Amino acid sequence: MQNVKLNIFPTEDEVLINMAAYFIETAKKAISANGMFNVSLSGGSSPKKLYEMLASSDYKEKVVWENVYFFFGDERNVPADHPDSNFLMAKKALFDPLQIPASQIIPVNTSLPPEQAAEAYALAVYTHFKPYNVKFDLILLGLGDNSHTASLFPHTSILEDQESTVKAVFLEDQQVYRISMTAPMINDAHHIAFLVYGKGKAEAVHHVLEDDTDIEEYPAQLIQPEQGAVQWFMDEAAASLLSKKG
Ligand SMILES: O=C1O[C@H](COP(=O)(O)O)[C@@H](O)[C@H](O)[C@H]1O
Repeated sequence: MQNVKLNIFPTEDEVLINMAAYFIETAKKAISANGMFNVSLSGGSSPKKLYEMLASSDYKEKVVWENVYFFFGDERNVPADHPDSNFLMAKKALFDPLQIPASQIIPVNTSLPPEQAAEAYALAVYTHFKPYNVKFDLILLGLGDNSHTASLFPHTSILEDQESTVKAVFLEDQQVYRISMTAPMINDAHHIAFLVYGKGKAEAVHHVLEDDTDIEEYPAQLIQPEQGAVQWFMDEAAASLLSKKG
């Protein structure tokens, strides 16, 4: 893949420390340039430790949180208090400890049917950025062991979507919906960063970064902005099957 910057560290802790530093630096630059930092969070299990680190006493003074607006790259179609909710994970790890007011958090409204929730989220994003172009300062992403990112899952119709910004995705194997930003929306961000650690991710990392392009099998290959490099923060375990590490 082109336009990729690999940041590989020996341990998970070092990945998290360096990812936190990148988050803080990106936030500072955005706030000093535009007075605000618009960040889209990833879900799943990997980012929880990053959010807890950012909210910890050693880190929390490093960002002017009053100027940060939080979005979600994807959400599971469950109530906001469900254990699978990406919002709930971020709330517990980041928003509650930092006492972020609701006015700075833009969650997906999963009380709506999935297609309506996607439309409503696209509108909420547009309304926030209006009258400017929708352009996130930072989109955080994870990587599933089946090479999905956000909820761009293998062999789903969202992969071909060039028109929408947010879409409902039906996962046949799990018989559930998710709501996700599309690849064009993600690729438009100023900065994009993957956080990936653990041996269990090594095959997916190898497929996405070094295999021939096969979007249907390895959807994270869709993340290729026209400008700038995609930052990959990984530990050596996740990067262990890469032939080139620089
Ligand atoms: O389902 C999801 O999975 C990916 C990867 O999560 P991880 O727990 O394997 O790190 C995540 O990026 C996405 O936001 C989430 O909804």
